[in-house]
Amino acid sequence: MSLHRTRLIAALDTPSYDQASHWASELEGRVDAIKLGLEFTYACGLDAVKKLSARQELFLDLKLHDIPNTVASGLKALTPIHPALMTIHALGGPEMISRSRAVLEESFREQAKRPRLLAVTVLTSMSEKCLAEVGINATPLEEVVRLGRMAIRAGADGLVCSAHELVALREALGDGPELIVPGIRPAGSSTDDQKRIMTPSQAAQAGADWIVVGRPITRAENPAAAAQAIQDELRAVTA
Ligand SMILES: O=c1ccn([C@@H]2O[C@H](COP(=O)(O)O)[C@@H](O)[C@H]2O)c(=O)[nH]1
Repeated sequence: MSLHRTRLIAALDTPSYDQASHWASELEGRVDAIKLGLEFTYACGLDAVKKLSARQELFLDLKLHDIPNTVASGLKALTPIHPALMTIHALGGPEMISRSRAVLEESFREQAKRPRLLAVTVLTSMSEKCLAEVGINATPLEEVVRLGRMAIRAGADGLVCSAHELVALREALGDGPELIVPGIRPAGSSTDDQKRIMTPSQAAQAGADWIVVGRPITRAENPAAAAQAIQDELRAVTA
């Protein structure tokens, strides 16, 4: 039994403002936050991101990855949107991460209002074979823990990882870092392009702070019911 409540983020991946807005309204009160990423932001623009997130907590998942100055300046330009959570790639290295953290701290006098900086470790769509294909000869678990240690030391508030790495990350880093987990598939749903997956209840039991669920909600016949079923599954773990 666990007292930790795992919260649910719905990934609204679509190029259509109307579609995302419809999902956001349907899911209001059923999810704990919405995630907008590359597809929505490139198609609809930052004003649309701000408008859509006016009523719900926002995870802005743009996974910035560039030289430290460019990433820090990019994050600064995004601060008027005021997301709760923002992502950069851990592979950008410690200077990129520490400068990103510094720019967020400078931009928000009240630290409680500062967006939390998340470092993406190894994408949940990557397997050990895929890591080898990009020249990384380690298991996803080894690589996530290695990148996770570096990213938290450099100033990230939390990490994006798969549910398979949660226990090892908690052992390595303690309870401090916020752990955000995509690659979630309710039992029986299509895996799509995800490789390192778990069900909502398995991820909650392993200690996820947040799970991110996209297609199993947005492609469901009834997205609100799909989100509610996931919340019920999460609540059963903490009951
Ligand atoms: O490692 C990562 C990092 C981010 N994501 C994002 O989460 C959602 C997952 O969507 P599903 O439809 O539930 O697969 C998506 O927006 C990704 O960009 C991830 O999957 N893995």
